[in-house]
Amino acid sequence: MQQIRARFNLRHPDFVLEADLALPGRGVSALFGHSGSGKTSLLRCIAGLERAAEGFLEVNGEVWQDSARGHFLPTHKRPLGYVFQEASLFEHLSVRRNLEFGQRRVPAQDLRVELDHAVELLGIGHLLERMPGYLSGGERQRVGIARALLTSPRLLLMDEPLAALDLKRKGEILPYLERLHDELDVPLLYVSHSPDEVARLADHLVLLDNGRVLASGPLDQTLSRLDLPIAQEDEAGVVIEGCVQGFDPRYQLLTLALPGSSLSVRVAHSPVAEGRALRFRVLARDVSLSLEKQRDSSILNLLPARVVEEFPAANPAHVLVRLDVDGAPMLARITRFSRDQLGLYPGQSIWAQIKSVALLA
Ligand SMILES: Nc1ncnc2c1ncn2[C@@H]1O[C@H](COP(=O)(O)OP(=O)(O)OP(=O)(O)O)[C@@H](O)[C@H]1O
Repeated sequence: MQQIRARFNLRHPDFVLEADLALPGRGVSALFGHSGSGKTSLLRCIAGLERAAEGFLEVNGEVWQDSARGHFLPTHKRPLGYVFQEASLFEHLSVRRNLEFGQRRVPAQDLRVELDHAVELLGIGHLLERMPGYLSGGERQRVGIARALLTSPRLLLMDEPLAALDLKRKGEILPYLERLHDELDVPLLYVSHSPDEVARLADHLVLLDNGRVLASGPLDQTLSRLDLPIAQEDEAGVVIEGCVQGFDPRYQLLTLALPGSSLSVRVAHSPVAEGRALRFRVLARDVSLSLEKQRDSSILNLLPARVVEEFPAANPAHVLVRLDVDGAPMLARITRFSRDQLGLYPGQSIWAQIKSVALLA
């Protein structure tokens, strides 16, 4: 089975990491948590840079570490690519030579990624003859990622690869990361502080807190849990993968079908090819509820939903409500006053009014 099993017990003088994770063996798993929660420590354990007293790591059927059997594959023997906040390129070598250097380390029979493919995936064809000193921060990162890919890794680790970039550069590089997600068969563990990056890239979400795993599960399910601290954040909300159903040129509106549902949402956007999967994000604070379908409202998206449960919000004036929208989970943050006015109860049929849908593309 395609899976990553990672179990570590790492002790530092003032910090203990205790993690026991089963992650999907493909796609992007995001490690998310506050500063000091242990994200980098976990990544370092996986890379073998940190040797946990007790540790077990299996990547898609290959055991890289098993302390119970005294087995520990050193970092240089682990087929992984590690991308840090800032790419450390060889400054005296051109971009092309930097990339070839990554590739040379791999025995011919293990080569899985061609130079041309990596160059094309990261859009760095025009930079090949440049020296690293003449690259922007975003270009450097793309070269660093391509170099990591060219080592033909069976696992990619990225530790806040966009953290050192400004917003504009982040926006430039995210589409390339999305392409990796769509086109590469290498599982990626992605450390990030940014809910936006997680929403765009992750399939699976691991929440770390003080060295412990608070939650680990598919992105949509984990984001819609009300018992986790992320539900209390101002940016709390769900990510849904919709399928483009049509485009209305008159109103410039794109229609996206909810997964496995006859329901859809409309969003102001330029045309996108029918059938394409697109993620969108709906924040809890942008969803309000009503008993009747409001016909005299400017709100574009009114969807029939069922109340699943409610949970107190950190702000005592509010409650969080989890909804089921024909199979898709959604959150609403409403006032307790409105909750009482509506007389909400689990199982109730209700209308969700979505004030804003953010396309993540
Ligand atoms: N070699 C070490 N010796 C002692 N303590 C350490 C060591 N490495 C990390 N720590 C401590 O472990 C804790 C977790 O650090 P870690 O870097 O894993 O967190 P993080 O979630 O990645 O944080 P950030 O988001 O700020 O990078 C911190 O309190 C840190 O001080």
